[in-house]
Amino acid sequence: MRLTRLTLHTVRLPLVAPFTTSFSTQTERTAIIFELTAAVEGREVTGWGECVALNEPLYSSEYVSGAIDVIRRFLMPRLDGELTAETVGQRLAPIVGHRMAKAALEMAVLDAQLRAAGTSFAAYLGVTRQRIPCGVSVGIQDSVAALLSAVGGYLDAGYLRVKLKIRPGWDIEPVRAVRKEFGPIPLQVDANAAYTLADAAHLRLLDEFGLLLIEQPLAEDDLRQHAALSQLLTTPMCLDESIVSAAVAASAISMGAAAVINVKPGRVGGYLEARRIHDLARAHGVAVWCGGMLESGIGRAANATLAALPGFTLVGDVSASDRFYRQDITPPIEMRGGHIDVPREPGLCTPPERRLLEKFTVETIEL
Ligand SMILES: CC(=O)N[C@@H](Cc1ccc2ccccc2c1)C(=O)O
Ligand SMILES: [Mg+2]
Repeated sequence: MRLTRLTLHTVRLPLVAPFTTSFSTQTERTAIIFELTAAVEGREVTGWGECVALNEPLYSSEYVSGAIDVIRRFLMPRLDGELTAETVGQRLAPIVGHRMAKAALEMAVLDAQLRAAGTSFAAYLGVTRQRIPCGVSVGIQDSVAALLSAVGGYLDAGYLRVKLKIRPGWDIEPVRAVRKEFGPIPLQVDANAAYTLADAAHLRLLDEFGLLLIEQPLAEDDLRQHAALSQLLTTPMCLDESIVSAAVAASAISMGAAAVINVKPGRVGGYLEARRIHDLARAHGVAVWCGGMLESGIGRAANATLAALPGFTLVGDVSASDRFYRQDITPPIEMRGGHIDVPREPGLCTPPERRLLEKFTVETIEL
């Protein structure tokens, strides 16, 4: 196919409640929605993608306006002429980093390619599961009582696994309280890199709670320290921010820095790299699960399909749309019986509704 036009819609979606992690409190999600127009054998097709970079470089070094700049100046110019989704990564490889921007471009090309072929992402990946189990990520709350109320609400809604955000000063006590209140529910924690190896003795206190895993306790660029820490804990070590490619995943696995990997297509440069990480981990007997970046229904639908691959044996953070949004730009993705159906329509997602896309768009750029 040949790309003919790319429209970047910057959308701002209000969150149903403030979402506090060790790195920020967010009350809305700014994201870039990619609307790609391409020519396939003389026909015009549309592809949708979503860049998961935050408004500020707080989760990783990428951020919305930086992604728009690198796409305009350095990535789009490399996507001229005939190309396929499977060759986008190679075309963009000379540009260092900017994985979330690259991922969104590859995603839009893949969506256009699948729509043109009338193929679902599920068929393209060869997933056989019809639905995926849903976990929920629970932010840091103002009090333990508020946390217990939030967790109770999510359990009542049917979520099958609870993940608690932690940071120094909000870790042992909230986990103990959730264990005391809800018993042996599937439970894990995510520190978003808030600790150092000097906190090892403190983090060992988490071992008494029988957690499924501890996610990214240390800095994203330190595999060695995670390997050292994993020797000191019985709780399995899971990495998120650190795993930016299949190559880094291979290093993390071989160093014993990750017993489990949180796979996020945006963080690793796209859904095709995410599949490569899935395949690598599976070959090593390392479990993966699908993380979340508060995606709109575009990324959320694609993640639901990715999470149906056989190596995604742990419940992920693919929650229903209403976990974060009262209204989405696509029809809401709903959870029934703790599960989300794997989409079977052509493409990666249900396209956004034009009036909702316009309602939440704060900036439109034509490239
Ligand atoms: C579901 C979950 O916990 N996601 C990330 C953290 C994260 C990711 C992207 C975000 C975008 C806007 C506001 C907060 C965000 C938090 C994580 O697993 O570490
Ligand atoms: Mg995480």
